[in-house]
Amino acid sequence: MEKKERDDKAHCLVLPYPSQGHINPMLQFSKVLQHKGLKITLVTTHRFHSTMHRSPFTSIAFETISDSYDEGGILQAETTEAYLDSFQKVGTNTLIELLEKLSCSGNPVDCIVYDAFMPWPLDVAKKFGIVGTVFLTQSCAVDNIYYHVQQGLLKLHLPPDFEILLPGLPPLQPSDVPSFIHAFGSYPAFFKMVVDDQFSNVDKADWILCNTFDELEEEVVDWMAKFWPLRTIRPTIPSKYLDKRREDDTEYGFSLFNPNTDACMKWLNAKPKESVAYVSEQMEELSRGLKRSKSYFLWVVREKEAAKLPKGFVEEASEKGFVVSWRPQLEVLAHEAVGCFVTHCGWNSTLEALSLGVPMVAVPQWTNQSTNARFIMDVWKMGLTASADENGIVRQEEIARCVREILEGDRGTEIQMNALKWKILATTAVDEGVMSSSVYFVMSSRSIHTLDRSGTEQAALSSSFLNASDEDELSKNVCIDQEGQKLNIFC
Ligand SMILES: O=c1ccn([C@@H]2O[C@H](COP(=O)(O)OP(=O)(O)O[C@H]3O[C@H](CO)[C@@H](O)[C@H](O)[C@H]3O)[C@@H](O)[C@H]2O)c(=O)[nH]1
Repeated sequence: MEKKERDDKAHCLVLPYPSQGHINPMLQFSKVLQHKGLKITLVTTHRFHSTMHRSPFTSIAFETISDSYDEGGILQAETTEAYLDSFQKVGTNTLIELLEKLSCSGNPVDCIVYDAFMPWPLDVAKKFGIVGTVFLTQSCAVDNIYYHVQQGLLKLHLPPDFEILLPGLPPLQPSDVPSFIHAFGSYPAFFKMVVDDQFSNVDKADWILCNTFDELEEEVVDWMAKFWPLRTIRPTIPSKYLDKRREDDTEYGFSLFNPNTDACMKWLNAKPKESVAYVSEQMEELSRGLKRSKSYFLWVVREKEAAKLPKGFVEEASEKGFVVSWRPQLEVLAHEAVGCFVTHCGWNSTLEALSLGVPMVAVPQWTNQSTNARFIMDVWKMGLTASADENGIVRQEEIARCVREILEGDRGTEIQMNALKWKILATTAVDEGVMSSSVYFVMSSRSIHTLDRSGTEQAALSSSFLNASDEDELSKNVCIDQEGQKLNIFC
């Protein structure tokens, strides 16, 4: 094939592991890189690409490689091990073919940003002499735990009351660490992926990016940055929900399921402020717990899980609850009627709730979720963990208690104040420049407006607040509520 001239923009391939929770942050990060002038191509598997719903607003270029299960993806594979092995072999070959094709068509690649769950693209990057950057999709705390296990510095099979002391982290119990560690042996393929493989060649990567922001995990980020070329990438949330600086950045843009119609937003619009629990997990006790809490609830239940709901539940609960199979989550979390988020504590959901200031009821299931839950409740103080009983089941009474406590109880007020703090910190983390030059004021506990010092943004709303504040207050990052009261968040 004849080689074409290349254009002058650096070209970066971004390779997420093919699942929604990995595509979302890496696609969002791709948009940031593109906005900064890089040429981006997002690469996913044939199967994943053919089943995704792509927003017409997504301007990122897509290419595909093969995991050899082009019809059914991981569900077609006999075992998770078989899938991961095949993805490594066939993925490597098809990635090489893709790099050659792009080079011949005048789009040579300068850098590969690859998901740490699949470490093999680094070998391909080295073979082609291009920059290899690993993207850690989970929290820095969780990465630190896995890294210590991989290095043999944290033992498996610890007694339940053992105190785990790791640099940069608060003391942890064995039940706080990811299930692949505390229930070692139950998920061998995933253990290999997140412990052995994820860190197998990390020392050879040119850069290590972590899907977190400094303020959220300061100590552990500082510690890991001492021996790794580590950078945090700030919250990967579309601009519409944080700094509102980019009008075209309103959604992630690539989703596995077809979003439900607007019936869900219509339902939310008719509910009072902060009265609804938004739920993204599914199980019988949860359904009874929600009913028992007597709160409004909006519940995402996947079609394949709907059969697990108690018979007649949807009809019986229809006065208080609304059940949908998929909905762009950010849109729901940003709605003023939503007062708390009952979540399985996936890292993206956790970051989204933190960034949008929505208190959480943590109901962790497996993998990294128990660690995220521990941080949500005890470190960021942004929610409550619904505790499991001696059989490991989170009972309906406990779920109802947590939902009520957050929506109506005294601790709910304290948690909401912390939620507000995290929303502001996430917004400021998106753009370093904002922090020193802006003042934030709060129209309600969920709606924060950013002004520059001249008050030009939101001018009509701003003048009274700016008048009420002296120059000293402006120079700190004060937060002022609707009555002009300082909330002392940054002072
Ligand atoms: O109805 C829905 C449900 C989810 N989402 C989005 O889908 C993503 C889900 O990601 P996450 O919260 O991380 O959950 P999982 O998809 O379950 O993520 C898996 O991958 C994550 C990253 O490795 C881990 O942190 C989780 O534990 C693991 O379950 C988020 O961006 C949500 O906004 C929607 O838009 N609509």
